[in-house]
Amino acid sequence: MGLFHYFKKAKLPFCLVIFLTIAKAGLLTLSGIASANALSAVARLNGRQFFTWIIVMGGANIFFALVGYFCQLASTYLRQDIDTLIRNDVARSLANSSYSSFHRQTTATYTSWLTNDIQTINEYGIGDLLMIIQQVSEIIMGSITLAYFHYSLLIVTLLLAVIVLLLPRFFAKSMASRSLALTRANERLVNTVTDILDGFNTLFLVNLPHRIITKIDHASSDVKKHAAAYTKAAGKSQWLTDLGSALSQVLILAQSGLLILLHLTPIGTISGAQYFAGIIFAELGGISFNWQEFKSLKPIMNKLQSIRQSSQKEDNAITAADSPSIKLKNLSYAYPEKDRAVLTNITFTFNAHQKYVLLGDSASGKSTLLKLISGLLTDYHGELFLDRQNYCALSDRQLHQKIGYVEQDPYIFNASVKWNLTLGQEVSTEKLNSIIRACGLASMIKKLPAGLDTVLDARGTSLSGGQKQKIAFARQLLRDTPIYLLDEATSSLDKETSNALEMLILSQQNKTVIMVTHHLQDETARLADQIISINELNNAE
Ligand SMILES: Nc1ncnc2c1ncn2[C@@H]1O[C@H](COP(=O)(O)OP(=O)(O)OP(=O)(O)O)[C@@H](O)[C@H]1O
Repeated sequence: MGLFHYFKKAKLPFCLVIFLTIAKAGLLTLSGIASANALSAVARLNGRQFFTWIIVMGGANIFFALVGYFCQLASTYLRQDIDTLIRNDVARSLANSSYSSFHRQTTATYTSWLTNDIQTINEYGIGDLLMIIQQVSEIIMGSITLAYFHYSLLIVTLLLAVIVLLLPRFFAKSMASRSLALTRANERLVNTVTDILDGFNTLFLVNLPHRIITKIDHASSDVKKHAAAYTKAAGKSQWLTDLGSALSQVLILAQSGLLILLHLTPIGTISGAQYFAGIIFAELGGISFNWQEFKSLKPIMNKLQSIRQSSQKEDNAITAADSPSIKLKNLSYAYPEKDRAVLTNITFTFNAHQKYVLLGDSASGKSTLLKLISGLLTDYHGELFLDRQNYCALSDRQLHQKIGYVEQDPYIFNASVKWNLTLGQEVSTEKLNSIIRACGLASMIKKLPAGLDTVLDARGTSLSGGQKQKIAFARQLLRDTPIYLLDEATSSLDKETSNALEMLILSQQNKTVIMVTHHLQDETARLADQIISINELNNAE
């Protein structure tokens, strides 16, 4: 799907811009004809005709300026509409992408797509296409007017036009590849800036904050190098077409002089031919360059659409039981960039309503197992079942209706406490308050300036690790899925609070819980139906 798809979607502003652009070209042509006719009238010493054409010319110029203003306004609306449509499509693709396809790129890369790339599309894509429409209108009207002066002028103009249009083709490939290289460099810059600024605290504490300057300088030089490479290719293309169009104008002027000397056209032709040949060849040069620039955006459009190819599965008619079991059959997993499998040949059933504690050394694969069960990682070997339903037949949405996952380091959004708890879902005040109390969040919220409506910083920088974990726990309790996966979900809390939260979940009869912990407390152990070691699972045949 190219940029034209978006022009079709923004039909109304697009048609308005085309109409105003053609009107502008018409007024410009009228002004040129009036000027040529005024010259011919003055050569014939006909004062009445001369002043009539001067008034026509003045009127055409006034309307040209007025229509130009409205055209500018309409094209701004059109550009913004198209930017919004493209952003909406990228956001939609991201929202529909699977965990692994989303994580193929960093969030900084997506930021670059949604900002830098859309700006490039706006500048080179929309801007160029609008220019091309203007140029085509002016060329068509200019050519008709040249034919009105003398048909031979049109024939020569058409021949020269073909040559001028073909010239930039020599640079088409290098412009496209360099434009893509430039957007990649912009992505690297955004990634570097995000990464180094996120690491400010670490660098500050080791007296190395100047690393920020060197890293950003390095990434900036990279962008500069690619911007220069693109401009070089674009500049060469522009130079060649400018040269072609300037020489063509000289030829047309010479031809019209010859026609006047042979008494084939009136004297005004010299001004008309100069004026219209100037417009036609300047615009032709512009068209071929703008067209190449417009085409060089194709790789960027393809890149923005690449997320779509890995969209998730549709929901199907299958429904699992209210409290399903989870079966692992010969399950193995290796991260794509690693040779050794983290999990090998695991066969195990987590029964409904049972409480499991999963233990194991650091890096033994506990989190990986939870990510597989929660459907985050999908490129595994073996089989996973929710009740009798194979995971392959279930959509992510269906899976997440049954399975809730609380991470060790949960994400806090730059939104109100309430939004962070409910994630924008409707929840009764009664339920919300009871979960806030159960998770020990009431006193923290009471101290905040606007209570539940207090806006938290992105990533929860103003919260302690424990407070973030309490919010994540409450978030999950509000979702209330039949299966809970807890990945060291209370590791930052004091013993008493951690114990209270674990009890809250483990004491619920109708919940299936798989809990990963490094600090198994006696109370938790007592409520667990089974304590499993990941090493035992891994070695099972
Ligand atoms: N996204 C990833 N890409 C590549 N390798 C990964 C990724 N995540 C984890 N690993 C690797 O997989 C192995 C298991 O990691 P995992 O996080 O599952 O261990 P864990 O048992 O949960 O560890 P811990 O108790 O320290 O949290 C580790 O060797 C780790 O380096």
